[in-house]
Amino acid sequence: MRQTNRPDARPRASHFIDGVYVEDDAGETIDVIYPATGEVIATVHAATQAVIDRAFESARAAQAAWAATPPRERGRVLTRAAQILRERNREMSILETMDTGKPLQETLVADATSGADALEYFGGIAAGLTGEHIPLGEDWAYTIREPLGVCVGIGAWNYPTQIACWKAAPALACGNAMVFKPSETTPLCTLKVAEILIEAGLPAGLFNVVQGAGAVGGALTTDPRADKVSLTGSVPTGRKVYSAAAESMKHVTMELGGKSPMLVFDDADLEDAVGGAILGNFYSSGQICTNGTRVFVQKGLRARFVERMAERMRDAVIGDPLDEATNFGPLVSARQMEIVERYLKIAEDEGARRVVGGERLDRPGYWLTPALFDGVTDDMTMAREEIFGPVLSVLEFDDEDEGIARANATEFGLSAGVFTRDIGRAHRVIGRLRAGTCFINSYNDAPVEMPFGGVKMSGIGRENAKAAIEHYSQVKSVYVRMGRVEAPF
Ligand SMILES: NC(=O)C1=CN([C@@H]2O[C@H](COP(=O)(O)OP(=O)(O)OC[C@H]3O[C@@H](n4cnc5c(N)ncnc54)[C@H](O)[C@@H]3O)[C@@H](O)[C@H]2O)C=CC1
Repeated sequence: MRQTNRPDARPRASHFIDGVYVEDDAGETIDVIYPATGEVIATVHAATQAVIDRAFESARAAQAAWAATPPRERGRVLTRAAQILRERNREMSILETMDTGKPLQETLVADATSGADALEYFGGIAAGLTGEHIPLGEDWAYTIREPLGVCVGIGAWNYPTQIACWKAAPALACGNAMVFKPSETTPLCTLKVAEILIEAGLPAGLFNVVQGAGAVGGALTTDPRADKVSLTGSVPTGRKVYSAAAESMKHVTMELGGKSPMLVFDDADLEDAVGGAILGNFYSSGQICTNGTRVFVQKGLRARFVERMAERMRDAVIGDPLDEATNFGPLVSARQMEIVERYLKIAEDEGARRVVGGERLDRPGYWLTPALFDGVTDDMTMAREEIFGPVLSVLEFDDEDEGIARANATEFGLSAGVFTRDIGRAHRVIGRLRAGTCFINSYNDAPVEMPFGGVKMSGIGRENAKAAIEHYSQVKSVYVRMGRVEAPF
């Protein structure tokens, strides 16, 4: 495979605390691996308790003054950070590609740009985050929207820049500080986000980055100096974090996994439905939480859908992720590739028909070709468990009621999509699907103006849009008596 020259990805130090890079070699060493080649491109150290202490102390110290800063000024800092992030989009995207292996073609449009959108959005609404006046006859009440304090953010490895910004932007707009731990698999980009926020004028201590795996995440979650934990990760981790946070009644946002359905009706536009399923299964090599990995196709269209999908999959350009012509990259790690390969084997053992793909490429790095399976049934493992890789399952259905019932028969509820030309059916079906983030004749759009999150095991709370404000602030109610106090004695 041809290799584009890569810049030096090594960060100045592992952590970013109180406005500066911080190192503590005593922490466990974490190698950062470029998924396209398997090479170690940087090394960071997991946070020690001393580093965690510094992060919380500086966050607590900075937060009170930030909460007292006029919201308009807080918003201005975020807007400026959005601008810088956009100006550095290419540099950030190259780093994100090296961190995750995702093709530059994707990172240029879906990572730092989405992070900038979030900073811009929450920067814009910061000044409008007010309480309300409640008339009570002669008396009245009012509410004050207050920050929570210090919020912990814990990220997954698939969208490191986006996840950091989606959490930091609403947290900071509401007057909180944040201590953020990126995934140990992708520790690089969040440090750049921290640098940019400082450059934009964010006071030191309000966005601190500490590195580490589950043990550090666990320490952050249970720390009494944290008021909230927002996790993007898998359901098993979500269970642990949610219950650990409950011990001290911390606020939580849980953005977890899914096994989302896509319903393609006979009357759908075939090209759009196939395109939606490509976006919902193969973008980011299938490593997207909202992916519509159970593609239910109505009986009359199934054969043509499978045929056309297989044809279009031949156009995947698999290669050097830093080459902008590449549109399909490697999986993020050896571990993720092994997980996906295990699911591929189970799929065949259980009788699913592999139409195309799912082959390991003979080259360094973590390469699997996108896989299409037909004849998948609801009881198969591949239709029940989140694979988090480029594996599309086609399931056949007869009518609307049956399709909806089968789509809902899962413990997850992150996303759902419907493809049909019948507008009445589109809204009717979406109304009955149990999922937090839905799509009609589209898939996987995530504009920051639209609330994002799941139901059932897929999560609690919402990111983005005005909905996120509820999860990064709390309401203080104040009753005001205008007359005398009448007491019984
Ligand atoms: N709903 C959403 O917005 C998204 C959900 N995801 C989900 O994330 C998963 C893939 O990402 P991974 O990084 O493999 O998930 P993961 O659950 O293994 O790790 C997520 C983060 O949690 C940390 N962590 C692990 N154990 C912890 C513990 N006991 N306490 C605190 N933190 C802990 C990890 O270090 C990492 O930073 C998939 O299930 C995917 O569906 C991924 C992206 C978006």
